[in-house]
Amino acid sequence: MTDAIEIEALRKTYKGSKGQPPKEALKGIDLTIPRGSIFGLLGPNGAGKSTMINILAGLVIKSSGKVKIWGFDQDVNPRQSRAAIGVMPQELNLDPFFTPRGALEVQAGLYGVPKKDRRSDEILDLIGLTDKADAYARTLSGGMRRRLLLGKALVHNPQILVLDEPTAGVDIELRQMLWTNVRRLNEERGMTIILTTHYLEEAQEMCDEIAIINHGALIKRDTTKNLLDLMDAKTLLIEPQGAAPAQFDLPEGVRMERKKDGTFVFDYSRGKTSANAILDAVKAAGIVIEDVRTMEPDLEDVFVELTSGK
Ligand SMILES: Nc1ncnc2c1ncn2[C@@H]1O[C@H](COP(=O)(O)OP(=O)(O)OP(=O)(O)O)[C@@H](O)[C@H]1O
Repeated sequence: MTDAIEIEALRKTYKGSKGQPPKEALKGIDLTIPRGSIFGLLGPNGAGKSTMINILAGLVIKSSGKVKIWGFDQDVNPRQSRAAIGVMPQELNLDPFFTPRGALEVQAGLYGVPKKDRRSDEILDLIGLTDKADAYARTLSGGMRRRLLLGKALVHNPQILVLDEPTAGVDIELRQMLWTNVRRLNEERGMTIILTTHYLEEAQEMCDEIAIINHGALIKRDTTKNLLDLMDAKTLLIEPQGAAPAQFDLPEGVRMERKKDGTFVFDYSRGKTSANAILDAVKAAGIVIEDVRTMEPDLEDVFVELTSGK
């Protein structure tokens, strides 16, 4: 089965305006996103996330590279590739004079959905706006407007739903509602979900797989589980007093390295062994311990480490 999204050597350079130099927002990204997944695109502000999804949505023209959406090459089948994707944008760009029902109908029209195939009532129900179907958008709360944006992204029944920073500035209740809806769309309709966020927690909670981008480059792409396993990784540093043997028995799964200054560096998994077990092994080898330090990265640290200095 082909992937939902196939991106190859994707580059985008924005022209510099008012004497500014050109801005290289994407520097050759290769990425595939499997069908049926909930995929997180993680990165700090300015990393290039919006540029990437705007290219997917056909709103920004790429400088070079290849983009296939649901198997359709954007350059060869622009209409089909656009029809396969729906985007819930970051900004609340709603026409204040439309009602939710009106906004959904107009959007469906823009996507060429014939009247008989429109599902406005179903969508209004899904986003919890049936009661407000005929109220002007300007009378809707911020949360309701966000839900309407989600509804608009769904009018053409896309296979892929993209959510750009869906919970930025959103209260807990709305966040929960959004996630419930998104999970339902994924589980019941098999919709592929892509979300951008700079909250690790959010990506952790929602996504099967995560790609981390920074300064326009892909830093890491892995299953959420593997990234969390990285969190499980711990490091213990032991400085020996005097001479110490180069090799000795260690608990299973512990990796040992020796720094130039003689410090032992033990990498181990918290789930499998403990610092005490390593200390015992060190003592059993006859080593006198001068100093002990531990390092415990959480995903935030992993992220900072991966994205710093690149
Ligand atoms: N239209 C534009 N013209 C020039 N530069 C742009 C334009 N749009 C974005 N950029 C620049 O490209 C880089 C990537 O921006 P992008 O919006 O894709 O990042 P992002 O990861 O989505 O960040 P955010 O989370 O703030 O939306 C930034 O340095 C940004 O200033």
